[in-house]
Amino acid sequence: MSSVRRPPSTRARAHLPARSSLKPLTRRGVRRDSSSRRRLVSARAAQESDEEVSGVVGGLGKGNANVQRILGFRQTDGAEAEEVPKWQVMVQLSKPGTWVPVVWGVLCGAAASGNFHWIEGFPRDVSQSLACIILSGPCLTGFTQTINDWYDREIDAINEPNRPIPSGRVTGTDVAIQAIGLLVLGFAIAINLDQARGHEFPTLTCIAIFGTIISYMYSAPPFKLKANGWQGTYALGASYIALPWWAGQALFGELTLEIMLVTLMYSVAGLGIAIVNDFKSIEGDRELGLKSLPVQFGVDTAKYITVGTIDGFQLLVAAWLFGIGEKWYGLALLGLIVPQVVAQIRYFIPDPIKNDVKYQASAQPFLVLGILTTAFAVGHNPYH
Ligand SMILES: C/C(=C\COP(=O)(O)OP(=O)(O)O)CCC[C@H](C)CCC[C@H](C)CCCC(C)C
Repeated sequence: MSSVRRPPSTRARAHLPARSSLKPLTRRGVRRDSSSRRRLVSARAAQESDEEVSGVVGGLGKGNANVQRILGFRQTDGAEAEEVPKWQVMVQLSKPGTWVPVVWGVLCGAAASGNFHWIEGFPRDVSQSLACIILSGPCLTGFTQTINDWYDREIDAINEPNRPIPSGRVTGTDVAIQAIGLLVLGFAIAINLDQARGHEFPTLTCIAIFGTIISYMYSAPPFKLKANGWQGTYALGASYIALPWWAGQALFGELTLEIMLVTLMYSVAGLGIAIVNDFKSIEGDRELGLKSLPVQFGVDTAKYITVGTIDGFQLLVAAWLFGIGEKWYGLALLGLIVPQVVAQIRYFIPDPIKNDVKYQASAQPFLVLGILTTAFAVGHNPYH
């Protein structure tokens, strides 16, 4: 089975798209990301990553490989670049694979509103939630990914020349048309949804504006949040967990400050998940002066900080559920934390460098279900 570069598909199973993991390694096992996420991955880690994915990707047929490319989980090989139609390259640029967690977030928010009705609200509620999904996924996440690749184009030209922009298949004009088009469509949907729901205050439009500003600040100078490990990771976690939830909840119900804080708390658990991906690249991060948590504290301390963040903030949310009287949902959330702790004990704590992907694959589905459980609890609670 041929060894392949570690494509982003290693994280395809993950709820939160790890930002640096979306960049594949170069042949030499060197992954140099723009700004902060430049990292040299040790030869051993690179080889292990290759082995991890060779089983997943190596057996895929051409059709599946194409789907992976269009979803943004796999980069185009030099030879096939000529053959890929332009529309596919443009879709690839917007990385549809990264829309999934955002869609999930919107659904959680709709559930949390307690005001989404499949039957009585049909077809209005379903079509409005679909519109909100299009706003959050293809439009705003597509916009985010498109501009992110634009601002990464110089470093990508060195390390991943086959990406749509550095390969020359997508021009600056194409990027501008796609980014502006997605933004305009997104805002049109947000404004229409606010009007359709009779919102006195245009909550959805404000969330869309806020999301757009964060998207820009994440990728573009002078802010370039991604250049700062902590800020970038939290911005990513919060944007993928909290913002879509806010959108779904604001669409159908009321978004209170308390709910905003709870979802931001969940985002800290999301930050912990993102840190898991930093263990494999300690040597490179250290060499390039990047202060990831494992670099700052060493593997042993960092792994306990990571699990403490992931478990601690979920436990806080469970405690809050008990506090608002949703004890069954609180118990369900506790039940979903248990397999995550088991995966930490079995895989992550013994060897966070070797077992990061295995840990994410075993634990993340439970974290994601926990978010939905919390959403149902909020929807069920008469005071929220
Ligand atoms: C561009 C993002 C990740 C890519 O990061 P990285 O450059 O490290 O990886 P690549 O190598 O693959 O390029 C995601 C950035 C997310 C951003 C902080 C904000 C997202 C905004 C929301 C999607 C907007 C949702 C609004 C909605 C709910 C109304």
